[in-house]
Amino acid sequence: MIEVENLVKAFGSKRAVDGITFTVRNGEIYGLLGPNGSGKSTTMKILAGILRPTSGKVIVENVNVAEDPLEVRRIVGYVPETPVLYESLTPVEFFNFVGSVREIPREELQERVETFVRAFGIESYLGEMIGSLSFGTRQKVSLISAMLHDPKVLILDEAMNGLDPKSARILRELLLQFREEGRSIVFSTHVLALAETICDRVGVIYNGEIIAEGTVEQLKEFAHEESLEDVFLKLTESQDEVAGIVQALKDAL
Ligand SMILES: Nc1ncnc2c1ncn2[C@@H]1O[C@H](COP(=O)(O)OP(=O)(O)OP(=O)(O)O)[C@@H](O)[C@H]1O
Repeated sequence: MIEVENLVKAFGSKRAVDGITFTVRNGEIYGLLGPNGSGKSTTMKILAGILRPTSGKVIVENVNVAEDPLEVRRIVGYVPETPVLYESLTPVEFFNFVGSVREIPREELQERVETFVRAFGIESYLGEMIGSLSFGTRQKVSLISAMLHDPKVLILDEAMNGLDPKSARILRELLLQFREEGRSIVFSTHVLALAETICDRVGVIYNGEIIAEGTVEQLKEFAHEESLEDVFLKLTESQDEVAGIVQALKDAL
């Protein structure tokens, strides 16, 4: 379970996250949706114990991230928006490195690596240097490395980025299984159709604040819109702007 209360993160005078409150229950996939620069990645880095909050409270599985970020990093599997990998290691070397840092018993590590490598179909890349891999394959390496220590909580920042349809389906099934097992998952995406199918609840973040929260159905009802995309555009005040831009394009082309 994740509890976020009045969380603020300031970079100088800029409040990237401006007092947000939400909870992610056990066995729940919570979608964090918002336009570029709205504060999603900043929030997720704080939940993962990577960035310190300026103020507010974040509790991950009963651990306060400000008090014990190292313990939070043990509990959480975090997939950053841009994979942070060692270019000159092979995936196998990288998984072994992650395994030793995370103190995963050797046999367990090997078993989990084999399972995920097979699931994402990257067997033939295991001996290549990470720096030479395609964007999607690097994303798979990043995903696998985040799941090796059997985390109770998953923080996935644009995790479907670069995945082909088969791998995206595999990841989706994995997440549904994790949910079934009672884990908490925070999931950011710009693909609203995906959020619509996978998230139990979503929070719409705009200028560092959560401006709406609920199930997709509740949000549609609240905004009197038919699709999550229309809800999103309405809430982020982009609907009229998009219509204007489309008209201008039509006139110009
Ligand atoms: N290290 C930093 N120093 C200064 N400003 C930052 C830093 N990290 C993020 N910001 C700013 O905080 C705001 C929120 O950024 P964040 O990366 O959280 O947005 P996001 O919702 O994840 O965006 P995107 O959808 O484009 O990934 C932006 O204005 C960004 O420029």
